[in-house]
Amino acid sequence: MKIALANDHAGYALKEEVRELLQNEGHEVLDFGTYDEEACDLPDFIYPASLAVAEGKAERGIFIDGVGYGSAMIANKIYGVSAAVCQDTFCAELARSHSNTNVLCIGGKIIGSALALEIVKVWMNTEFLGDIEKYKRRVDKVNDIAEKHLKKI
Ligand SMILES: O=C(CO)[C@H](O)[C@H](O)COP(=O)(O)O
Repeated sequence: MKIALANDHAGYALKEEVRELLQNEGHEVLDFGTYDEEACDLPDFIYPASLAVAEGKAERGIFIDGVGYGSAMIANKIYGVSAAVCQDTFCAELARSHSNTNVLCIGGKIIGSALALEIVKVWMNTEFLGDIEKYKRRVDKVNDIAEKHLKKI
């Protein structure tokens, strides 16, 4: 799969580990930066990476900052992006199987890298249970809200 990675200074170290994991598992990584730990502004990196997911240049995105929610706030403003913050593998599994997210947000300051890499593996390898009517119906309702309130790109 082609994966967009993006991060701020607080997510840089973990992003490097996530990139290595993804490449070792055969994925192609599009790295939108930032590329070091110098303080920066999260939207400058998450916005272009979110656009890449929305425009189909990447199938999914993994965004990493200090605690995760800032990345999710930005990503979820973009039509076609559905982002969840996950701090454990159960959340990561449901973020795919129930909610069909295409962006995973994690916080480099709040979970260790061993857990973060497990979260990435579970999220990457879990399919959406779209053949179960209640999950499809709920995701369709979320998408209907986006149709009404987010600008299509
Ligand atoms: O977690 C974050 C957003 O969700 C950011 O990484 C955090 O706000 C950065 O803060 P600072 O500039 O003080 O390092």
